Amino acid sequence: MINQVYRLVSPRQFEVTYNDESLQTDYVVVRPTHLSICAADQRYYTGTRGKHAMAKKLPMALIHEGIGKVVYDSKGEFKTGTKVVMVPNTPTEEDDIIGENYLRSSKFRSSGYDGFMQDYVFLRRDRLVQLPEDMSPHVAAFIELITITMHSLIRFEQKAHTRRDTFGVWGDGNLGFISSLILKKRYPDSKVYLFGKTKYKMEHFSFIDEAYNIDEIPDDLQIDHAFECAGGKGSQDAINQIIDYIHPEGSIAILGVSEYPVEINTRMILEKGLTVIGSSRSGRADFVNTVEFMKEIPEVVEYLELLVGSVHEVRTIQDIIDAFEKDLTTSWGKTIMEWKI
Ligand SMILES: NC(=O)C1=CN([C@@H]2O[C@H](COP(=O)(O)OP(=O)(O)OC[C@H]3O[C@@H](n4cnc5c(N)ncnc54)[C@H](OP(=O)(O)O)[C@@H]3O)[C@@H](O)[C@H]2O)C=CC1
Ligand SMILES: O=C(CO)[C@H](O)[C@H](O)COP(=O)(O)O
Ligand SMILES: [Zn+2]
Repeated sequence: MINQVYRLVSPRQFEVTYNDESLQTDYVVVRPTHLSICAADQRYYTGTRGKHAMAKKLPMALIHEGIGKVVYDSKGEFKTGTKVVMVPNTPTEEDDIIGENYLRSSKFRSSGYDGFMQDYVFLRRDRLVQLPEDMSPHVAAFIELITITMHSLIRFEQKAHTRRDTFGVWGDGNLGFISSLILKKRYPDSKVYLFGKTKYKMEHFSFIDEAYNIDEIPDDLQIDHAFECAGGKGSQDAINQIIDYIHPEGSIAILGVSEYPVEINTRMILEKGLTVIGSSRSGRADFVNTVEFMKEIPEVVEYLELLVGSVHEVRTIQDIIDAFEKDLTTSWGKTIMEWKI
């Protein structure tokens, strides 16, 4: 069959390509229904990802956050119409120590490999996780971003010391919201403090213990561990502020992606004996855990509804451009595309 793939060919320019795909394979065919734009997609769309990466990775279909419905499974394991979340990472080997999302051989969609902006996505059967029928599709569309926090928490739990009285989350955007929400749900007896820049954004975080503007943090405040969810230019200030306010021997989970190397206060990392945990992307197990977590605590899904920023019906390439442009001018929440192209 011929599949239409909507690829970014240069900043702000998409083109359709036609791929001939066979149905006589073990792949499960999924029709995407709801896609969500990640900051990483925006770096490609706007061309801020850096010349080298743009030249190496384009043309490429964007989007690695999305859900869909199964339209064909040659083995019949997935019934037609089953709602699924798609796992963007595709490992090509197994390793006893290194996680699938850290293996350099893995293929990650919308980072060098075609993402979900296609009429149909052909996925290995272990790259799908079934969703409950009644889960909000607008929230489910960004499950991949929720798996990022779940994955970083698992790494944190393996590596950090066990005093968890106070957590600090830096970043008053999407990932900061998800991380502070999940921290509060997983550690209800711990204090979760948010450190952000904008009052109206911080007002969305009703479930946390305290929100601080990064320019007005009390001198005597201390935290046991921190999650950096700022990214970009802000990650340097955020990481250095964390180093200032964290107790000795605390752990800092770094999640924010920066296009340029950032300067951090290594002297104090040494003096305080801090553990810095880098965390990127996620794997199948994180998707399974995240879907289970959302099923067990429906209140989490209700809070996450607050992150649905704008919803766009996409029927044409111009609609895709409109959604990406709108996302750039929206200061709060995720941009969801109802995929009807
Ligand atoms: N590790 C991973 O696998 C993943 C990483 N990411 C990355 O995480 C980062 C955040 O993504 P997302 O939440 O969607 O982006 P957002 O833009 O929604 O959130 C970032 C927030 O941090 C705020 N901020 C900037 N500087 C600081 C600071 N010094 N202290 C506290 N807050 C600050 C920003 O404010 P303002 O806008 O006003 O500057 C913004 O509100 C991005 O770099 C993204 O690429 C995303 C997905 C997966
Ligand atoms: O968003 C992400 C995962 O959800 C990652 O940050 C993203 O995959 C990084 O990739 P790239 O190198 O292409 O920016
Ligand atoms: Zn992403």
